[in-house]
Amino acid sequence: MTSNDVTPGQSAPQSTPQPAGSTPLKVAVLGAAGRMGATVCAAVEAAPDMELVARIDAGDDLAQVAAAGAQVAVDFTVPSVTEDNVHALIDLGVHAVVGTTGWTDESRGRLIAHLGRRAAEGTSVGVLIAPNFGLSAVLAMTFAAKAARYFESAEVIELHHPNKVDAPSGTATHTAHAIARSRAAAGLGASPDATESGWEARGADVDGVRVHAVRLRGLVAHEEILFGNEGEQLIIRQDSFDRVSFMPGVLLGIREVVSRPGLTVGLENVMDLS
Ligand SMILES: NC(=O)c1ccc[n+]([C@@H]2O[C@H](COP(=O)([O-])OP(=O)(O)OC[C@H]3O[C@@H](n4cnc5c(N)ncnc54)[C@H](O)[C@@H]3O)[C@@H](O)[C@H]2O)c1
Ligand SMILES: O=C(O)C1=N[C@H](C(=O)O)CCC1
Repeated sequence: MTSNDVTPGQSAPQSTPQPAGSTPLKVAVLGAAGRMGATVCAAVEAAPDMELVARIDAGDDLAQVAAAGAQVAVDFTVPSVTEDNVHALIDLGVHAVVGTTGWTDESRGRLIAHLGRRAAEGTSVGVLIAPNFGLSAVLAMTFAAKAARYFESAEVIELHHPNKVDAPSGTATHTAHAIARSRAAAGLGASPDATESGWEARGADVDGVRVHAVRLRGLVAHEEILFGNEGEQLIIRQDSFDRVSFMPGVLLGIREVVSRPGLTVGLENVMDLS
């Protein structure tokens, strides 16, 4: 799932000015009344190479997406509905960029099967699911995956606004899985831990990595990845102070998904960081 689509030397996802005479990409937003959805609507409206054609929220008919001529739909809804939304978008022949969390191995498996069935029938669309579109978060996860094999201990702390409905965050789960894969590939066992009681204070076990979730008024989205060895420590930290920080990644995903049939998981693949 790698690509070379990011220009060498380009340091961050860039907005693409619309070449004279080209047709803007038609975009629908699902969850348009939400915190992220509203921010995405504004970003799409401001992008010279895109046109916002539909704002969809709870209770709206998804057929409006196709009726409006959308080529790409962006889903920032809630974990309980995102899978059904994406299956419906595939059936409509609309590419999907998905920021909503809650995806599991099982739901991704069902999605891959659904994409395969529709592709066999001649409807080939792309789906990009990214637990975090923030450049700082994508880089933090990438650095953490690289660092993981060099440290005996690894734990993750994610910190979010208190209106968030799921825990641990999709970003922390994605990070923990990447750390676990690196540790396993390096032949590392479990992080040392002599805990005998009070396990509820030790966070969630995600693939053998302890993940701690903080919910605090004033926060937006933040993550710390802690690594330890005898006599040394590495902490990788990223902070999204404002939801606008996710927009360059979302716009990049919209531009890229149309030429990536099938499922891509993680913006790191689109940014050639994997
Ligand atoms: N990937 C990322 O970079 C990133 C960044 C921020 C948030 N998120 C995730 O995005 C999701 C949304 O976050 P938020 O803070 O915007 O939440 P929110 O609660 O502010 O917005 C969700 C919106 O979805 C709407 N909705 C519910 N069911 C729907 C349906 N069936 N069809 C259409 N709309 C529906 C709700 O009415 C609401 O307006 C969460 O899962 C969050 O974790 C991801
Ligand atoms: O605000 C949220 O909710 C966020 N959710 C994502 C996650 O669960 O990782 C990304 C950051 C913001």
